[in-house]
Amino acid sequence: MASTPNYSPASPQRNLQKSTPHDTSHSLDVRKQLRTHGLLPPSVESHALQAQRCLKQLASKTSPIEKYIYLSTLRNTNTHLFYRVLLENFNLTTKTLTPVVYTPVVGLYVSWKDRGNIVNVLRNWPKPKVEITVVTDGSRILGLGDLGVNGMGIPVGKLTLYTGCAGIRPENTLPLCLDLGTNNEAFLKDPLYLGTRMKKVTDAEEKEFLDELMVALNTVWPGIVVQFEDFKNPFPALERYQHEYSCFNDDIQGTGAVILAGIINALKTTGKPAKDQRAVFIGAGSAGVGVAKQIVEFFQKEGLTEDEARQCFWFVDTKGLITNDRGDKLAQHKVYFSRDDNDGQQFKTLEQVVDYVKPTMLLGLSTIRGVFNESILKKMAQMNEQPIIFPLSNPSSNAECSFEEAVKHTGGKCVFASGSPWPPYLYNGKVMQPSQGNNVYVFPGIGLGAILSKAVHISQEMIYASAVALSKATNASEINHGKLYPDLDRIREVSVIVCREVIKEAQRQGLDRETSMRGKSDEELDAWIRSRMYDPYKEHGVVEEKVAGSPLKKSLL
Ligand SMILES: NC(=O)C1=CN([C@@H]2O[C@H](COP(=O)(O)OP(=O)(O)OC[C@H]3O[C@@H](n4cnc5c(N)ncnc54)[C@H](O)[C@@H]3O)[C@@H](O)[C@H]2O)C=CC1
Ligand SMILES: CC(=O)C(=O)O
Ligand SMILES: [Mg+2]
Repeated sequence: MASTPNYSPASPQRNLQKSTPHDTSHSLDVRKQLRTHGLLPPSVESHALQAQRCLKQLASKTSPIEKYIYLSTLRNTNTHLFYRVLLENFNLTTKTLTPVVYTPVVGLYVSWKDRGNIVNVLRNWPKPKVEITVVTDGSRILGLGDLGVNGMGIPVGKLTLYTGCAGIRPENTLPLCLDLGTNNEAFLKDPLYLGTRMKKVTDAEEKEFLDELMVALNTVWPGIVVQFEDFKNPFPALERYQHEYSCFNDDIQGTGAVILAGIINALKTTGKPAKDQRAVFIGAGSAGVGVAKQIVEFFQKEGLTEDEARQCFWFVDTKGLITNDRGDKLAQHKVYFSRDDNDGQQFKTLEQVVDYVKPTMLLGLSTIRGVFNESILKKMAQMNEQPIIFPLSNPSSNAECSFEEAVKHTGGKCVFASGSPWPPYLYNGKVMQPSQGNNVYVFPGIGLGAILSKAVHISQEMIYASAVALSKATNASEINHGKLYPDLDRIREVSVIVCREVIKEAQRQGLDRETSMRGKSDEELDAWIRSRMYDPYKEHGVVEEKVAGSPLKKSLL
């Protein structure tokens, strides 16, 4: 059986030299060692002061592209400072930095023409040790459609968050973009498009390519964790590989887990049991179906049979309510939720479906901005004391409704979570706080759990455990403030909890190859997980000083 390389933090000295040769926080001794003495201004700065300057400089950049260039440069020239700024400002970053770092830089491209030779292309990656990769073919990037190789920003952004949220060492991550063609006509005609100018390969060709890729990845980096991201139709690959490799699909399983956690907390808020729920989904793609299947599992644990649980869901796609007798051939992944109790009636619009079903919850994973319109939201508020409204499509320009729209049109009654962040909204003299249901709450902990436990594969039970862990990680104060998820400022703490529960489930099922942690208490596991996490504060060993207006931080955990 293949073994995973040991996870051990690299020496601070190596990191000093590799990532931060010109760092104003270096002491005189370090500057002498690195021969940078004299090349830097004389003052030795604290990390806090450096971070303050960064934020000031960032604020002075007016356009997103300027902010992006500034942060990319910072990440390349002073990695540890970049991650400290990211982590210390996580709430701010959901509005400013995260959208910026969730965008392109560089990684590895593997093309259709590389088949037969993929293993050698992987060997060109300049870093020796890779523990995790995020791989996309760019065919469905967020709600923005087929971006071909311009989708590289997503693996880069997700892996940045792996480091920020779960402390996976940045040099051990591999952003991977597959160049399998694109059906984006504008790109095919654009001389500046950087991918191969050909139509997307067929499903059978994609399968052949992915089969070779999975073998190659595990040959070069045995036991590597693979996160599939933003593929147009990711169901077949997940089915093929999930029991064979340490891999998961973030859009189906990560999103499913995060939204299940939000729904568990939303049902606690409304007090309505699973058996009384009627859920209408718009968007029956990887995310929509992934989320609903995860909730079906929860409803079963709440006492419903699988069939009773499945019957709580109605799906709307581009042709209307999905039914058995609609007259079109349904894609395989839609069949499970297709209705057979519609008495021959067909419903074309979301509003007709809402009138017909009288849902308790409305979830959007459709990429259609504004489809939760005023009329629909008002109806949800008339039908429910506390309607659950989850417009989950990303980015915000594709959201089914904004927080402000949801609050205004439900008269402040909605229990709300969105995929992208919205600002708080002042309604009837009260500041209403939105929740953000984004898979960033779980994928870092799932990935770290799989790395540390050296999981043979990532089971559905491990994914489910991440959802329950996240729902429990939301504390009483957050729930009292109407939140369904923990504050993002606590994301590292949350990732530890998610990681711990993923590891415990791997242990329970005997999927852990790292067996030395079996039988340990939660506290022991948490301490072990923390000790393995990259901590930008510890890397330099420079003593922090308190700087006015900024918190003193020596270590993240
Ligand atoms: N909040 C989160 O953490 C996550 C959010 N998402 C978001 O969910 C959205 C969908 O993602 P996927 O399911 O992976 O995409 P997908 O392409 O697999 O599915 C999109 C679905 O929307 C449906 N749709 C498109 N136009 C429609 C219309 N006018 N009326 C009704 N249905 C329509 C399509 O038929 C398809 O079923 C994206 O915006 C993505 O960013 C995805 C993953 C995580
Ligand atoms: C968040 C995410 O994974 C998506 O929108 O696809
Ligand atoms: Mg995604």
